[in-house]
Amino acid sequence: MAATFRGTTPEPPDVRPRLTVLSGPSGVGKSTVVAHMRKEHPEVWLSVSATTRKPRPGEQHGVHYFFVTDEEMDKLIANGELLEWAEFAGNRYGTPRAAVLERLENGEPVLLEIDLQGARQVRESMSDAQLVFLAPPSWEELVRRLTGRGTEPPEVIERRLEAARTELAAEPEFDMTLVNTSVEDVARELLALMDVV
Ligand SMILES: Nc1nc2c(ncn2[C@@H]2O[C@H](COP(=O)(O)OP(=O)(O)O)[C@@H](O)[C@H]2O)c(=O)[nH]1
Ligand SMILES: Nc1ncnc2c1ncn2[C@@H]1O[C@H](COP(=O)(O)OP(=O)(O)O)[C@@H](O)[C@H]1O
Repeated sequence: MAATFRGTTPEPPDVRPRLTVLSGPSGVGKSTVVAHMRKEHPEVWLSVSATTRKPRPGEQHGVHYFFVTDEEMDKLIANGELLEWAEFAGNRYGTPRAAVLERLENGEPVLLEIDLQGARQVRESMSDAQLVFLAPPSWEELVRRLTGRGTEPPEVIERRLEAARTELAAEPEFDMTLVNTSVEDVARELLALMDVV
């Protein structure tokens, strides 16, 4: 404790910004909510993951993801450059470690949008992280959103829905759940959880 805080002087509150993890099944609306949040609060820093998935139309390297080859992903993992990584529906995804730690050290709030396996790894390695689960209003609505997005062929949608069953069952592992009925409401609640507003 610093020498200036002696006697009955209360300890300063822990103002260290926390790492926030947003997880939830594919198609629940994670990207939509985060984009809405960052439109009004561009200061919220979202980690850009590395992935072996191929870009969707409109996705840009270094903005939405770092699109890497299998070999490049092997190297990132072997060199310990990822804070966490996981295989999801046939592709690998991982969070570059250095950028996250740098932001936290600078006192900036940090947001990770990652899958359940990644959230579990962060829980292990960074005990003060807060884990937020984004849930759909119903299973039918999740199917509607994932199908309606129109970015994946039917067999990929099937695979993602299979993963979704496991992810929905893991909801109690999270610190809190937000139900994505209204994008605006969820974005506001998430900002409050991150102490941004
Ligand atoms: N563990 C982990 N999961 C990630 C990472 N980046 C993205 N994901 C998750 O991988 C899953 C698939 O992502 P994506 O292919 O972009 O599909 P979408 O989330 O349905 O648009 C989602 O659950 C993402 O949150 C990462 O760095 N690590
Ligand atoms: N609250 C909501 N109400 C209705 N549709 C939504 C809502 N949130 C997201 N969507 C739609 O659902 C689809 C999937 O959203 P997306 O953000 O891509 O999900 P994720 O990033 O979780 O995979 C998109 O077409 C998006 O416009």
